Amino acid sequence: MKIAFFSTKPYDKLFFEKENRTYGFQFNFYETHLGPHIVNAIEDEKVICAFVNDKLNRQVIEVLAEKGVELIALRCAGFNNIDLEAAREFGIKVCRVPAYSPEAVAEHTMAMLLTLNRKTHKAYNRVREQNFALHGLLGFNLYQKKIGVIGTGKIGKAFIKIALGFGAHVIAYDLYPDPELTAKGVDYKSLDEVFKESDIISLHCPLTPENHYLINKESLDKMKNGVTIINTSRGNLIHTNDVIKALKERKIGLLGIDVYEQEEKLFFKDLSTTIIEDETIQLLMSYPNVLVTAHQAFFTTEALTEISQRTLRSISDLLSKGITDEDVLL
Ligand SMILES: NC(=O)c1ccc[n+]([C@@H]2O[C@H](COP(=O)([O-])OP(=O)(O)OC[C@H]3O[C@@H](n4cnc5c(N)ncnc54)[C@H](O)[C@@H]3O)[C@@H](O)[C@H]2O)c1
Repeated sequence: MKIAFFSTKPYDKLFFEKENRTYGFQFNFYETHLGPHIVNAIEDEKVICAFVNDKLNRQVIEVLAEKGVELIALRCAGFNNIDLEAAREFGIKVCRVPAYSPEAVAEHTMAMLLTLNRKTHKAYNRVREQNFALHGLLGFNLYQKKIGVIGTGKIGKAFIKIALGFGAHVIAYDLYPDPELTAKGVDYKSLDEVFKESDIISLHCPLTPENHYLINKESLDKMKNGVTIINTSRGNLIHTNDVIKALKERKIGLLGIDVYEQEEKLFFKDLSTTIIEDETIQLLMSYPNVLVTAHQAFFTTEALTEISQRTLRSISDLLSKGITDEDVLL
């Protein structure tokens, strides 16, 4: 049985080939992302394995169905990049990896917060030039700061545990508050209260039509001056131009983004010899109080092992037994 992988990187091959010793599937690896430009390249593959920036819109799904594709296996948690209605209509099954080391993303979130705050990235370069001065490196304690977490599912919860370890006061907003977190001292509040009261805001909700551009001019106006915002969830939760304006006005003190609205044109690629035409990201990257990482929060050995194990297990189970469990979207 053949599986076509899109947006493939060397590390995907490494981890999936290792796990495939159990299954013996045939893999076709495509480096390009999946979209209308490449969909016709599919030949006799019954399964498509896609990642976060592959575009699985109606047009693509229709061609996949015509070519006899039976299953789309997303090797990620988020599923905002697939038209599930179209997949249902064309009878294609869809699965994903709902949880793969939420700690990986949570730990990267804290790494971004600490880097921005304690400026270890600047200190690293500075001491290499024998500059041992401290001016410009002033940070603040996380101890007793108010950290607002939006979305307290698997990743939000893992991040909250870390934040509580720092002695921060965690307030949170979720459509479904978690009593286990309330018992640990987390205060669930309205979204507006989280915006108004937080020193630091960390986004851990999925991207949905309801929360598209959650961080925009209106919500930024409600926030404290100098607020820190970290987004390791999805780029479209943030209205980038509103955020740039808020950075210029000093409304946002620190910004950390592992995800970006236009990331599919940039992230996961080595563009070091290219002129990048996206002026928005260029502007963001030029600010000293902004840290951009290229969707790497998930990138640990543990997470890649779980992703490859669960994806291949779901493919095998779905095709042989038609099982339904939490990995299955359709
Ligand atoms: N940067 C990365 O490498 C990376 C890796 C994995 C996941 N992610 C992102 O992290 C997100 C969260 O992952 P998870 O595993 O914690 O998901 P999850 O489903 O376990 O938790 C999501 C939580 O968000 C809540 N929620 C949904 N809509 C909301 C809204 N409008 N406002 C507030 N809360 C809302 C849900 O009730 C749930 O508790 C994913 O959807 C994905 O976008 C990023």
